[in-house]
Amino acid sequence: MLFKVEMTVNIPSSLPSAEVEAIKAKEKAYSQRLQREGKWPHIWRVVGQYANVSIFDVADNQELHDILTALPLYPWMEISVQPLCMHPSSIHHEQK
Ligand SMILES: O=C(O)CC1=CCC(=O)O1
Repeated sequence: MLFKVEMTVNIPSSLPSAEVEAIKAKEKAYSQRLQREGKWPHIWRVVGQYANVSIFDVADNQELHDILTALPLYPWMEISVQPLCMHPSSIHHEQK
């Protein structure tokens, strides 16, 4: 199942910078592992915002929920999720 996920990060200025850097490093490693596994095929920065738009390719709602709630930055994120399905004009799913 494909999902579009938008994540906006709001880290409070009260969090010590060393802690923030450690969390960001964990976030990067976690994200890159899921990208290599094919579960997180796209991640794009939203220009001018501390936000991303991502595509997830997972088995079901529960798997996406588990992935998102395990994000190291999850406590400081606003997340919106939209399920996707095939567009009838897509050339990537054409029947021959
Ligand atoms: O920087 C972000 O958009 C938050 C984030 C999600 C995965 C990652 O590596 O950073």
